[in-house]
Amino acid sequence: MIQIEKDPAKLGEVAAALFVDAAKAAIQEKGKFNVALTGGSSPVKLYGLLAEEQFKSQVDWDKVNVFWGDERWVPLDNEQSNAGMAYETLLKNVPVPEKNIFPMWATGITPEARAQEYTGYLKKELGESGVFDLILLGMGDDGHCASLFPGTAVLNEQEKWVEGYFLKSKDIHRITLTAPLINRAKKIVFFVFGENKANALYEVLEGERNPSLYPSQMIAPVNGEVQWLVDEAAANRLNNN
Ligand SMILES: O=C1O[C@H](COP(=O)(O)O)[C@@H](O)[C@H](O)[C@H]1O
Repeated sequence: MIQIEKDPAKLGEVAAALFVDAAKAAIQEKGKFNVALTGGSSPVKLYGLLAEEQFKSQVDWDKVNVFWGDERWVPLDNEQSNAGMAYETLLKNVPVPEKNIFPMWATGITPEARAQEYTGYLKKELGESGVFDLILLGMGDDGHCASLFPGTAVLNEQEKWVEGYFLKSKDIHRITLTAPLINRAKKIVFFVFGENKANALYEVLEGERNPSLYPSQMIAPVNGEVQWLVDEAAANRLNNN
């Protein structure tokens, strides 16, 4: 399903309501809510809204486990840190216990080893099924999502849940959930804002299948659903909406 709005702020409100609903449903069903956050600029509005009373008060934060879909391998106080941004905009403003927060970056360990360690945390909290209740994803203007970048070997990964690797094109290590794990989620929400994403969005949703060039094409939940929240600028090349 795709929802297109002129104003991306409106989509922040849609996403906040959706987050609250997913949290309530999961907590009612099994007593906890496992969510993977995204980084970049797109979720900033959502995180700010979730920290506001009207949304914050509707979530039982004690029962929320916060993971990430991907991370740039930098400390949390680095301006590039996805987790750092989420702390600043959301996590430090809501009563989620620190023990329920699982940043991907850690000191004194390689990204590759950290990916294995992170898999352990996921198995403990999600069980062997590996089903997230909600995964938030942004999409870059090259069609990447999480740290699934065009032409990278991680796109071929079938077994691992989490991968750490050096992303040559950006000269930085990345750590990311793999596509098979993402696709086990109950619900996946993409945020795509801005005219610079219009071409990639068209290719992902309406172009020929070529996931090694447009990795977001790999996202197709096995038993869940994917929702696209897109502003008009990003949607301007789409025909079928
Ligand atoms: O590098 C990344 O970029 C994507 C897209 O970011 P945006 O600024 O275009 O929203 C993001 O989803 C991902 O988490 C991040 O590591």
